[in-house]
Amino acid sequence: MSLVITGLTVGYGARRIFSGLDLPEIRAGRVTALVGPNGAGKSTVLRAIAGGIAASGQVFWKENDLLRMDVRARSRIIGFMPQGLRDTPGLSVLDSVIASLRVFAPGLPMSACRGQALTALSRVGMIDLALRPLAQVSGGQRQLAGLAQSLVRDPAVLLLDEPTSALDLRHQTDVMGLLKGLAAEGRTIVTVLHDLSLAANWADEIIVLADGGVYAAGPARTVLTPDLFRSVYRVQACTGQAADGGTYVVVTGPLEPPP
Ligand SMILES: Nc1ncnc2c1ncn2[C@@H]1O[C@H](COP(=O)(O)OP(=O)(O)OP(=O)(O)O)[C@@H](O)[C@H]1O
Repeated sequence: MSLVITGLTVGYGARRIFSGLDLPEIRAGRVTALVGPNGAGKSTVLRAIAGGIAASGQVFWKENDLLRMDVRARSRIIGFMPQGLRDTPGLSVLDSVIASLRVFAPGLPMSACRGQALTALSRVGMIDLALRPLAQVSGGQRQLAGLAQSLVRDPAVLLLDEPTSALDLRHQTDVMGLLKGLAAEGRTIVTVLHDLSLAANWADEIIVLADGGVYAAGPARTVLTPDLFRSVYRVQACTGQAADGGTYVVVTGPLEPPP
């Protein structure tokens, strides 16, 4: 099973961001990291797949073209965590997760909704804060609540836009471990990441978007090269191996301007 994206054309109004983008096959059971510089179009790709923005081309999942499904049908397959959480004034953390379940499953009994929402909150380690108003949790806790909202329908495909950007080291590790576990259960996980060390240690596959296309794709050891750091990120950087086998990325400075 895989997500096969070809000829994706998407933009905002008259502004094209991608014209006929082909991505490498995104396989179920793996964590795929979507990386690239600011403005490369990572969020736009996720929005296009999730149905938050009009797009043409093909996004095949099990012989169905997601782009030809309405958002409700897509939501049965896809969980999407955008960057930043919509404001839901007055709602508790738990209510906000229930709301994101009920919007696509209005007939589901409240007791079942509560049960599923509590399960999602416990998966992200937020059960203790379930009854706290969402407006009164920290930035990182809000991000975990957003993750629970995207998990609550138990989607086969999970699209996450920088799910760890507000998290401390332990919570980053817990979330990446959770994504690994969800992938091991057969789900397809696509996550935008800026932290290339996290991508190197947790993603099975990295896709680098730059200049309107795919610059490189594959496992970290083949993708995260000094050439990539120079050409795509405009920095001097390299990777190294920690004693425990982990990979780290060190940036030593901006790319020297040409003489
Ligand atoms: N709502 C919008 N209206 C118009 N242009 C937009 C809109 N959202 C994004 N863009 C533009 O689309 C391009 C791709 O943006 P996108 O947010 O997909 O990039 P990104 O790779 O996710 O960036 P970042 O790493 O900064 O989050 C950028 O040039 C951006 O300015």
